[in-house]
Amino acid sequence: MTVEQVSAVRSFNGTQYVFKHKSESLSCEMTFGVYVPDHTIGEKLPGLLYLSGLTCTHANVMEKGGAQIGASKLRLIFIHPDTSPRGEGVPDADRYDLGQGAGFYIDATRAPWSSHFKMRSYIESELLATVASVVPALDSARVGITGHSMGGHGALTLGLSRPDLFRSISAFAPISHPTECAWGHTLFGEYLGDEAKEEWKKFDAAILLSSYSGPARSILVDQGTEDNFLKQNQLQPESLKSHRAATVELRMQSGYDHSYYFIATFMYDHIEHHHKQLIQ
Ligand SMILES: N[C@@H](CCC(=O)N[C@@H](CSC=O)C(=O)NCC(=O)O)C(=O)O
Repeated sequence: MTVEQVSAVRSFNGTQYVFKHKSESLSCEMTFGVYVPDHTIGEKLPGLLYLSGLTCTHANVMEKGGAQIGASKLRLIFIHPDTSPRGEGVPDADRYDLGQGAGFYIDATRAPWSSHFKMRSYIESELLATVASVVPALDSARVGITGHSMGGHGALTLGLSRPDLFRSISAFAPISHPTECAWGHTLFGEYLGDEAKEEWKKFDAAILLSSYSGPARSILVDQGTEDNFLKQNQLQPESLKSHRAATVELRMQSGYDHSYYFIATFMYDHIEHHHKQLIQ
């Protein structure tokens, strides 16, 4: 596995790295960022994987999310990959919510997307091992997952379906019930097919919650009340109901929109939420 360091910058008594590598799952070069608090040789730290939303690269949260200060204070490695395969030969569309920048954290089964769009496999099988190869301080047995919007959908669905990989879950303004919103219809229709509606349900957080029977999970969700996508019915956070072992704390944050100003405001709370569960 060859992983190339693109940059390393000091930040809050730690280092903000960017790396790139050739992804086998996605058949293209991928970039990811990792913030690593200072630590002693041999020390192991928990990790928090942040999945970004539509149009984002690894850089949006790195530059605007304000995660470094909290990750440094609570000594947690913050991992933030790109949102889709990219580059020449990777299919794309003339709209921001499909194709490059819109991987939706699922594995596409339909052409032309199925040649590269395997973001679920990338996150589940490739990313954490790749990060651990260059950041040996990462304790892969203690990793939480969070994300924003499309990435909030990714965090909830991956966290609920792979409790063996992710020990804590949270989300910022997630797409909570994609089988019932316009973004979900477009993306599932293109990547999985309109005829595969049973398959869609495996990637819908509201549906996964209603049948969750894994280890106990206490999930934090923040949602701004002035979020345009909330008003367009794309997010539907009220569909996230606590069920058996999974409890959801939904905090409606008055006056906040969908932007990184909202995310940065509540980033520390989310890092603290994961830290509490990952140090147990
Ligand atoms: N450009 C689009 C809006 C795209 C957008 O708002 N993307 C959000 C995530 S939305 C759900 O996944 C985002 O995080 N943008 C990056 C940022 O830095 O703000 C439009 O024209 O509406």
